[in-house]
Order: sequence, then structure tokens, then C-alpha cells
Amino acid sequence: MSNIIVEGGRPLNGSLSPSANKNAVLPVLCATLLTQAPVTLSNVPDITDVHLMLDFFRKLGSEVAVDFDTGKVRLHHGPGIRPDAVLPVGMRSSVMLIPPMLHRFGQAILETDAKGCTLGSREIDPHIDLFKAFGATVHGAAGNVVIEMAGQAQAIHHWLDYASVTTTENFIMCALSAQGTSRLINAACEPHVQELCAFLTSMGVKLTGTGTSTITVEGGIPLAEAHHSFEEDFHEVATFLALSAMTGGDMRIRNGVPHHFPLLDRTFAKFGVTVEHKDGWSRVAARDPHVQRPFTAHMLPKVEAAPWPYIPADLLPIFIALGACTNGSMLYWNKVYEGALGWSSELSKFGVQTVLCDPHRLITLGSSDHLTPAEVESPYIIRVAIALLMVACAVPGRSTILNADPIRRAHPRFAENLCALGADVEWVGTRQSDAG
Ligand SMILES: CC(=O)N[C@H]1[C@@H](OP(=O)(O)OP(=O)(O)OC[C@H]2O[C@@H](n3ccc(=O)[nH]c3=O)[C@H](O)[C@@H]2O)O[C@H](CO)[C@@H](O)[C@@H]1O
Ligand SMILES: C=C(OP(=O)(O)O)C(=O)O
Repeated sequence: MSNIIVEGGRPLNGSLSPSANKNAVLPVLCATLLTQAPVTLSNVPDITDVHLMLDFFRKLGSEVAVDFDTGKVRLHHGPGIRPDAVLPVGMRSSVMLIPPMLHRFGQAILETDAKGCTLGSREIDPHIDLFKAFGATVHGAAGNVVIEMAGQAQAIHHWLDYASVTTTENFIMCALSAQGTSRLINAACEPHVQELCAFLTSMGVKLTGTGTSTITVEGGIPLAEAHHSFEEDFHEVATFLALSAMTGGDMRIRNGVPHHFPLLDRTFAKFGVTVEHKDGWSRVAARDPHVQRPFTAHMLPKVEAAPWPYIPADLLPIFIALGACTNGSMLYWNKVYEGALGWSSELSKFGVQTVLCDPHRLITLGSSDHLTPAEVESPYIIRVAIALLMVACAVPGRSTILNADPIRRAHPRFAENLCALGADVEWVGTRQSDAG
């Protein structure tokens, strides 16, 4: 377990280039296994989930060339690869290795429930339904599921119970290997799903509906050699913008995806924070942010997290951290996960007043005046470890975030980046494993 010690209360200033989005990088890495053609990727982040995925490819016998200084990764899953490797544990993305494993070897074994962050039950049922619909046989119980595909999958028309990110990505990958044209309704359309679609399109895939709730994929087209450079991670851009506001700093964050930001900007505005996007950079120069009262006077202002194009559930902790350090009350509503708000008790150690209304709704009674440094413990939730670190950066004095390792799953050099912006942040303790 590694911890982070923060000497908080310093304004964060300067410019920063964020990393790529883990949730775009991982499905793209999985999709490379669908082809025997070489693939080159740029801007690949040095994060533990990527390490686990590349180690898995090495165990299959794939050629893997990595240079994390430049972010270049070259992969070649040639005809000689063999399926003798256990899917990585501790991250949800393992479930997206199933379609390429079925495509290459006709079988995939899921020895875990492919659970990542401890946000709730994180069922695999929609995935199982999908594989069965494509013609796979599935046996075993949760914790040891064997999925087999005899012969070529046939195209399907499928309608998801809910707009699941990884199930949509699995649909796309299964559909590529199937005979005929498949269609998915109630597809997820998060920026990372869009980036996977862009990558596959660059490999010659015929796919329509990117960014919408209906995706159509033509199967059976051989994937061509490809090169993809990952976009900036909207999660990381939003995180640093919030940090700028919370610490009273002036930060400029490189941002090539401002088209993803209109609702995020309006959400920042609810906290009295103005975001500017100009010439490929985003900036917050916050002075004394405070929660804005809604037009309808008897309501609490609120941030609702749900599948895209709503505010993503993964960004809710970032806005909770901002609200914790901003005067005024805010209601947060996580419509996705039933176990993602229990960490609010850690916030109270900083003196943040919160009301956990039910598993899905939390109120922060923000009062930036009375916060004190604290020792807090993060659950195994990447964005919560980040959120606790953000509060620690804003509160003057020495705080400790215990069990901060999950940060390394998604954000490369996060503490180093904070230090470059003027923070006093240091990792301490033993690093348990690269799985975080
Ligand atoms: C590797 C990866 O990409 N992980 C992301 C992916 O996980 P993942 O693909 O596992 O998340 P899903 O979109 O399947 O949703 C997660 C859970 O939320 C619940 N649910 C979701 C949507 C909905 O309309 N109703 C509903 O009940 C379900 O219990 C589901 O199990 O998407 C999540 C939701 O954006 C993010 O938190 C994860 O970071
Ligand atoms: C929840 C996340 O990851 P995972 O789905 O792997 O748990 C995340 O990226 O915030």
C-alpha cells in the first residue's frame, strides 16, 4: 500500500499537458488483438492498467515494444500467439479481452468477475447476454466463466438493458468478427467509446452511429495496419481545472477535446468557476468560487451523473471535492452506481459537512473556512483517491491519503505533475504491486 503526504494550501499555477484516457487506451489495446497486422500507438500513458495489459500480451507471445518516455507502443499479435495467460485482475477492462480471445482462440476464461473500482456490484450479466446472442456458449459460475465460440459468430440486433460502456465496446469487437451487419440499441457513447470507434475506423472498419445510442458494425472486414495517437483525457483536464479553482491558482491545461466540455463547463459554473477554452488550452483562473443559487429558489443546486452525454459518474468525485472546498450546498446524484458515495465519511475528517441521503445521493454543505488537514483512507476507487488528494491540496497543512495506489491505474506522474505546478506532494510507503 502506498500513501501520499500533502502539504496543502499552495495555489497551483502553470501549464500542463494531460495524459490519455485510460478508458480509451485499454479497449484500443484489447482491439489490437483482433488483428495480426502491426499496430502503433502514440501518447500511451505509463499507468499500471496498461502495464498489466502489455504483460498479458507478452505472455501470449505477442511482440510488444514500449517506450513510455515518448508514449510509443508497437504491438504485433502474429500467427504464433498462444492463449496460455490468465486475464489481468483488478481492472474492469479485462472483460474486453474476451471478444479478441474468442476471435483468435475460440475460447476465453474469466477467472474473476472483472471487477475494477469498488463502486457497486459491477455485474457481468450484460456481457454474458451479449456473448450468448453472438452464438457463444457460456458455462461455469461467476469467478470461473468459460466462454466458447465454435465457428464464426453471426451478426445480431441487440438492445442493452442500459447504456453500458464496456458492453458496447464488447459488442463492437464481437460484431467485427461476425458474419453480417450487427446493430446495437441503447449503446453507450462516452468519449472513450467514440475513440475506440475512431481507432477501428482508421483500421478500415465500417461502423456508423459513433457518439449516438445506435451503433451499426459491418462484420468480416479484415483490419488493416494502423497508427493511433490518443486524445487528451477529459477526466484529467477536468481534474486539473477543478484543482486550479480549489487552490486559488491559475492553470492552463492542454485540451484537444473542448467539444466534450459544454456540460462540464456549465457544471463548473454551478460552483462559480468559469472555464475558458482557447487555442487548444483550457484555463480556470478562479477567485473565491461559491455555489450559485438555482433560479428556482426552493431547490438545491445539483450535479447529476449518468451515462454520457450526462456528467460521467467517474467525474462526480472531482466535483464533490470542488464542492467540499466551496462555500454553499450542492446535491450530487450518482444515477449509475449504488456503492460510490460511502467515502463521504472520509471527507468529514477534513471537517467537510456532508449528508449521505441514500446510496445514490450526497449533499455537501460546503464551507471552505473551517477545513483542517487530516489523515484519510481511500477505497479502491481511482477517482476517489484523486478527490481526497484534491481536498488535501486545498486545505492548508499536512494531510495523508492512505491507500492512494489506485491513482496509478489511470493517471501517470500525477504527484510529479502536481509538484511541477507548485504543490508539495510526496508518495510514501511500499508499493504493493503494479496492479495498484
Ligand atoms: C474500463 C471502463 O471503461 N470502465 C468504465 C465503464 O465501466 P463499465 O463498463 O463496467 O460500466 P457500465 O457502463 O457497464 O455501468 C456500470 C454499472 O452501472 C450500473 N448502470 C449503468 C448505467 C445505467 O444506465 N444504469 C445502471 O444501473 C450497472 O449496475 C453497471 O454495472 O463505465 C463506467 C460508467 O461510466 C465507468 O465508471 C468505468 O470507469
Ligand atoms: C472505475 C474506473 O475503472 P474500472 O472500470 O477499471 O474500475 C475508472 O476508470 O474510474
